Amino acid sequence: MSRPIVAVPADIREFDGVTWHAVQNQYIRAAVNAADLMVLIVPAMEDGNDIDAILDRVDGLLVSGSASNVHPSLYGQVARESDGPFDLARDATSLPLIRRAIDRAIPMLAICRGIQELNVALGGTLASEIQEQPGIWDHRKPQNVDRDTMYSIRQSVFVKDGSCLAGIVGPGEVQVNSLHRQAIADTAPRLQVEAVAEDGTIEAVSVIDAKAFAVGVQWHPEYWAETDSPSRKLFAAFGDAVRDYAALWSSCHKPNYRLMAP
Ligand SMILES: N[C@@H](CCC(=O)NCCCC(=O)O)C(=O)O
Repeated sequence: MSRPIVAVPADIREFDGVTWHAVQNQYIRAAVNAADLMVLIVPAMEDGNDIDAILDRVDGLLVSGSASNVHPSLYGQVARESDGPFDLARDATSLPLIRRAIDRAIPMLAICRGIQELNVALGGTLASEIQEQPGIWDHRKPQNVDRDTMYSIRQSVFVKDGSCLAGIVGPGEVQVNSLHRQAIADTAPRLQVEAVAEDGTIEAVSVIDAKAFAVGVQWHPEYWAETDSPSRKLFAAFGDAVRDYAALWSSCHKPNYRLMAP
């Protein structure tokens, strides 16, 4: 069987005076080398997305991190200048893909911005500049350092016993990296918290009653996915879930969801 394919929604980036649809190589490298998958980059479009057309052709969804923030209007708040940078096209592509992948039992791993999009997509809210809150650490990426240092493993998270994540990396303390200034505030009703930092910041969730792998993490397992054990285990579990989905549908035609009731 050929390698299953995961969709990765792109960011909109501007350089050389041109608008690009971009995904950082670390996500692609982790999907290919640690999960043994192929990747299809999905362009970020503010409108005109045909979500089922995309999901009909892939076996999983990998939602990457990004320096941009989910627009506050998507979780009922007024956007302040300090809440940016924004990427409306990414929001308009990622959130429907997340909702529909859950509906269709397509395996999904959401990372950093991805867990925030997952929470907002299912009705939750986000907190900004969390380091300014009393008792909350500075989870932001270190500045003026090389990328290995920026993504260095430097924080403990505590995986809840009996959680989906505990079944992958084990319960208890796990060492991870941290590069974010937002975090889940109100947890969406369909999400269960799977790991927290020592300061209480939500670090991982899973979708309650999901029919497939549906996990979000606030840290970046993709960066060290080939060398760090918890990172590699998470990507291997995601890869296995995607292969199971692909095997299920390879033996029978995928239903055409566009013909089914919305
Ligand atoms: N913007 C959100 C999500 C953070 C995130 O995805 N970080 C990845 C950093 C990528 C980079 O800057 O290279 C937040 O800040 O919480």
